[in-house]
Amino acid sequence: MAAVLEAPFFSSKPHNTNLPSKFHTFPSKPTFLTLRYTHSCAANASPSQDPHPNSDPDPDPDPDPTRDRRRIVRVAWQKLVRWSRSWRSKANTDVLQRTNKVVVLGGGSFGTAMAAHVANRKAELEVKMLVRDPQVCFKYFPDHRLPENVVATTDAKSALLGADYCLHAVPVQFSASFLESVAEYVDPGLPFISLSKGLELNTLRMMAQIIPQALRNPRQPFVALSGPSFALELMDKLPTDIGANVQLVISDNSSDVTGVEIAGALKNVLAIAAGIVEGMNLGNNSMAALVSQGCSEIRWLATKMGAKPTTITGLSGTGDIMLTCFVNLSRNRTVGVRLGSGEKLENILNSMNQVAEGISTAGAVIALAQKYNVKMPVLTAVARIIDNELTPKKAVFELMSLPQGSHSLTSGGSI
Ligand SMILES: NC(=O)C1=CN([C@@H]2O[C@H](COP(=O)(O)OP(=O)(O)OC[C@H]3O[C@@H](n4cnc5c(N)ncnc54)[C@H](O)[C@@H]3O)[C@@H](O)[C@H]2O)C=CC1
Ligand SMILES: O=C(CO)COP(=O)(O)O
Repeated sequence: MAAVLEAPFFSSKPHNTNLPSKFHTFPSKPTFLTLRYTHSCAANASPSQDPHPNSDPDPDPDPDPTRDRRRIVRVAWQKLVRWSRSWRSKANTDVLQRTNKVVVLGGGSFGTAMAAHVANRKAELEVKMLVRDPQVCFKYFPDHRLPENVVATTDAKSALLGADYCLHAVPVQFSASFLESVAEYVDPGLPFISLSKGLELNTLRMMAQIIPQALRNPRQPFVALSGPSFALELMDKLPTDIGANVQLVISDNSSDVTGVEIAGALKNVLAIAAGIVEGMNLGNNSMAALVSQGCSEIRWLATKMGAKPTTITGLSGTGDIMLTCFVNLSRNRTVGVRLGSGEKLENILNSMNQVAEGISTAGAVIALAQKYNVKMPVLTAVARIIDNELTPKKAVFELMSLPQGSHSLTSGGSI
């Protein structure tokens, strides 16, 4: 019985022969594809070629064997489109029609992009951005025009007064103090839609805890909105799919806020690891092996915390992990690339005017991993590199030397 090894592998010889590669045996040919191909051939083969002699030979073989397959694909696609349209018509609500004012907390790149996004949906909508310094909040997109109905202010009372929804886009580590400073102006029934991704370093809190506790209102309505969504692409009005998570959280009583928040927070730490591999020029095989290990670690911790595995493999997990680990628009990935190329973290941070949430969240991950007794070698290595206790080179060597299939030994395993 051939053992099939799953291995992210380009069969061409790695460009750098001394690459630490986690897998040294080539995967056997995956049999399921062969089986499916044989099966579809059997449907059209003549009896003599039929590999399944006891199946009924087709009495009148179709002169065009691909026509049947094309019809099956067409019908399947039409069913999908009908389902998607019916789901959208049900999901479509008159929320936008009933909304007159939205307040955005945080004038960073994502707060700005989301303010522009909602303002573009309805010209009459009043969109107030509560920022620290109105002069700088548009610095992130100097080449873009903001809609006329977006107004930035430092006046919390006027920003929050009469708002129907609040989009929270203040970086996690600054959120508690920011919210405490404006709490007196927040209506206890104002729904908060949190866009921030991270864990509060000293308390391990997620935004679902930070917001009600900082506002001293345990019943503050809350939604976690997370998924693959670079601010720049939102400003460029490129298709961005994070809406599904809103439906997930709003419409499903058993909404998986923990899954959405943990995935969004930890993907930033994994993106730093991916950047380190890139910065060290270790190649795509190592990148794929490391990111897949990191995906497992995020799933193990999140499910131990009560999250649904399907959330972790959805938009806010796998979707955002792929985007942030593999695309150089990511601030977290960029920090990793610079760390991997030998820069010191202090110099990197001094050169940035934006946040990389994974830097603070990494420290919280270690504490969570210990609290939930989950082994997380990749994300732990990032935390130790950020604490300057481990060099990227040493970390990668240790990670790539993990016992073969170690993930299966430690899936949710104890430390
Ligand atoms: N930029 C993006 O593409 C995306 C960002 N997010 C999340 O949005 C959240 C907000 O981050 P960004 O808009 O990217 O911010 P940013 O990195 O673009 O800008 C940093 C923001 O933090 C504020 N800030 C800095 N120091 C502060 C302090 N001591 N107290 C209060 N505010 C302070 C700055 O004024 C600025 O508004 C983060 O949690 C991020 O993970 C989520 C999806 C996409
Ligand atoms: O969360 C993001 C995209 O979904 C933004 O990632 P960075 O914070 O790494 O830029």
